[in-house]
Amino acid sequence: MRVHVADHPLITHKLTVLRDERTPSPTFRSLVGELMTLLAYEATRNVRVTPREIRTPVTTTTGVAIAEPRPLVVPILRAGLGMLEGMTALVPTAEVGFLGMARNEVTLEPTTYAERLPDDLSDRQCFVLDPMLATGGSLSGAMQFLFDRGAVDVTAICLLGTPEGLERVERDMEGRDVTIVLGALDERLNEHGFIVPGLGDAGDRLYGTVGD
Ligand SMILES: O=P(O)(O)OC[C@H]1O[C@H](OP(=O)(O)OP(=O)(O)O)[C@H](O)[C@@H]1O
Ligand SMILES: O=c1cc[nH]c(=O)[nH]1
Ligand SMILES: [Mg+2]
Repeated sequence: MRVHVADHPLITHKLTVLRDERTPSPTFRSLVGELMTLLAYEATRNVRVTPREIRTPVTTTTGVAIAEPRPLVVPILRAGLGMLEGMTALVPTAEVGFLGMARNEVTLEPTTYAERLPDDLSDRQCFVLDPMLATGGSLSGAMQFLFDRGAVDVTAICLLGTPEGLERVERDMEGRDVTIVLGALDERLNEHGFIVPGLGDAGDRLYGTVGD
């Protein structure tokens, strides 16, 4: 498993505003979009491309086009939805599938309550979007879902992660081609399964509603 933790002052600055409990939902939403575009740039470094011949006004040359089958972007509802626009702005030809997952806040186990994905993901590059990698249960479950349908490699883009969550995903996804791109690696999980220092409940802060 490859892990890339962003190291850029703009990302850290935007994350700082996001973490601030006084930041209201509209600002939170637009910051998530901006952060996503910056992280997507890193996460798509290995997106598959094919050569493409074109004619410029001066000559002919060979460039690249995003390869078929097109990448599949999968936001994990709810909170991952806030990251979708930032990703599709960068890869407009990507297809989008949806997974709805909710973590039981007592057992910390995720359940899948919605799924809208192609049945066959053979040979697909998949990008999972979820702002929070806490225990890692939700991300592991989402990745397993995609590999079960034939995905070849899965890249997750998360704003915040924990050492505990990374360990869990690494253990669960052993032998799989997995990359995780994080905006920041936080200190730890607290006794309620929340990321410390974190930003609280990402879904609630994005949408201003209670998710459970
Ligand atoms: O790593 P884990 O311990 O599994 O926790 C992370 C999950 O928790 C949050 O979603 P939540 O279940 O709160 O759903 P929501 O997006 O609807 O708020 C978050 O968006 C992740 O999906
Ligand atoms: O800190 C956390 C952990 C899980 N889900 C969140 O939204 N925040
Ligand atoms: Mg939530």
